[in-house]
Amino acid sequence: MEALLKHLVDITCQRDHTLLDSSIVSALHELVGASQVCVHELFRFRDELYVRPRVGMQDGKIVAMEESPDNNGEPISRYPALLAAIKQRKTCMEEMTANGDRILWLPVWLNDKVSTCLKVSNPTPYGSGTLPMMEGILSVYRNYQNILDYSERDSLTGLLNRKTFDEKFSRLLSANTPENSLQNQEERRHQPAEGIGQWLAVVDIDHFKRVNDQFGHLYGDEVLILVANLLRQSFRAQDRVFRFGGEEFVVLLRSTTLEDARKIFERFRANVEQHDFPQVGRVTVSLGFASISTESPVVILGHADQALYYAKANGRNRVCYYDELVSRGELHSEVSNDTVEFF
Ligand SMILES: Nc1nc2c(ncn2[C@@H]2O[C@H](COP(=O)(O)OP(=O)(O)OP(=O)(O)O)[C@@H](O)[C@H]2O)c(=O)[nH]1
Repeated sequence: MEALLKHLVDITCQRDHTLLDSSIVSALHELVGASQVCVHELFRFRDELYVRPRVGMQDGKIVAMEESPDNNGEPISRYPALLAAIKQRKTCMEEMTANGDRILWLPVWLNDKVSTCLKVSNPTPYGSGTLPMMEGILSVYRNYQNILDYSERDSLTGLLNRKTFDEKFSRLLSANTPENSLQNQEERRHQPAEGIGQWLAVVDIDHFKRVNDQFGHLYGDEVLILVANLLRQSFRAQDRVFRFGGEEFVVLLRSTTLEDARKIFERFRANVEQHDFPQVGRVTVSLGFASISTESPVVILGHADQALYYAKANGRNRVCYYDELVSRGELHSEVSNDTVEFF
């Protein structure tokens, strides 16, 4: 009882999704005696449901996998027991592996939707009171996750908000240091993938004030929601999309070459241009992007922002890359005063 209360206090004092996930892994590992516990994220990508680990256990330690650049997820069809649980709207599905391990899949349902699932592995059967206890702990976890979601997301578009960007970007930068990067650990074992990098883009809707002035704020809001949807559809699950404020969005693009980053951003720009916005008609966006280097967040954001302002000043509805503008002499490599306002 004392241990259970300690874990419940631990779960409900977290202020961040990763720490919340770590606390549920720790609770189930210790209270149930599970040999492995992993929190999985379920997400839709191009009309297919995918699964990827978010926080799990390695060598007895709890580790966050979310920021690992190669954690792209797998189609849910690779997990038949989990798929069956979701199709049957179950909160628990047991599976026996070939080596006799018991796996419990525990989807976390919220308003008929499931975006998180726990996988609990154990070689021995559970006692009669264990499953109800797990379900009780999961209910507390689900309610708390809901509260955290509310504080991390923008209420209009549902995208991650500016506060979350500040936290996630700092974490991504520290995960990118040579000693911490999972990708670099991999690269030490294999040959590094040539030219692979991380990219930050700032996206701004062109002449958005005119949309509000001409059609009213309700239509302006609808344009923001539709652009947010196009952003969600245009990037992969391991990329991150934020509403930065007003009609400005930020994208973190993971593990791709400069050439591909340019193509992906260009494809998004074209998706917006080709989209038919009800009543409003045609809307375009400008995008500036920069490489996520070892520089500080202020400097990286400043680079992307300078490229965005160049795009705005030179025709709009275009994608501009900071380093290229600098090498062509169109921009100077210094942090503008505008940039400093970001933090
Ligand atoms: N409807 C709506 N409008 C918003 C929201 N947040 C900011 N805006 C409006 O967005 C507009 C931004 O206008 P500007 O910064 O002048 O930029 P712009 O008209 O997009 O022009 P360029 O960026 O230079 O292409 C302002 O009219 C804001 O009132 C919002 O949540 N909803």
